[in-house]
Amino acid sequence: MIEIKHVSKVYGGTHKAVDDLCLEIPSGEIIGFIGPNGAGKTTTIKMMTGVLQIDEGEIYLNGKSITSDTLEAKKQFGIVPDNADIFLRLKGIEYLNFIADIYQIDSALRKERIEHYAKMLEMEAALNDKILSYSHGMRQKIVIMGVLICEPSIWILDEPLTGLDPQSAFSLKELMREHARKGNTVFFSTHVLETAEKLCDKVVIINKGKVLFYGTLDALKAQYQNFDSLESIFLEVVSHA
Ligand SMILES: Nc1ncnc2c1ncn2[C@@H]1O[C@H](COP(=O)(O)OP(=O)(O)OP(=O)(O)O)[C@@H](O)[C@H]1O
Repeated sequence: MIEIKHVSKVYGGTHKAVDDLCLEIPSGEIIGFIGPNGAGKTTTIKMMTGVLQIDEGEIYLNGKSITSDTLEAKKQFGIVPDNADIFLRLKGIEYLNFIADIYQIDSALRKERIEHYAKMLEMEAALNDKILSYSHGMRQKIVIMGVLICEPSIWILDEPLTGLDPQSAFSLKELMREHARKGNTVFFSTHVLETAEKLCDKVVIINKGKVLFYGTLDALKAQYQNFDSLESIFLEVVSHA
């Protein structure tokens, strides 16, 4: 479960990127975080994960405060950031072992999980190459594997499907569904409304740092019955920010 309580973030002293945001993301559901460019999605995710300091408010991950109980809070989640260009000088397998060491995953279990997810995401042949040599999609997949092998209860994913080939995108969506089915939390940002419609239990629509809608897509469609597509509903909702 993720609780975001009256959270704000100001850049440069004047630009309020996130404005008194309140959200309760339950366990057992996939929540899509949708909004136009510059809406405040990445800023919110960076505050949830302790990358950016929160100016006002508080965020709890499975009840642990990211501000005052940071280490315990960080043990609750895995993050796939919007930019997967990390640890470029490591080989894929070195990166995965590094992450597994941090999360204290024993060697037999990590071997089993690495083999399983490498096969699923078609990364077996690339594990002994440096991340520097990977394509954008492969970098994305090695970061996703780093999250999967540690099995944190909360997954936070910033546009995880961007750049993935259809087979890998399909596999990741199945993994997200399975993770939520087991009672875990999946929170991911996307620009692709069709993905949100097929995958999410609920969506959060954000613009100018404020939540404009939070609920099921059925509830959203019921509220905007006169609009004939999800795209037109989305444009109508964000126009009122
Ligand atoms: N480091 C920064 N310094 C100053 N302003 C920033 C910084 N990072 C983001 N912003 C501004 O804060 C606002 C929210 O940006 P953010 O990256 O959170 O949006 P986003 O919803 O993730 O957008 P996108 O969909 O384009 O990735 C934007 O107006 C952006 O220009």
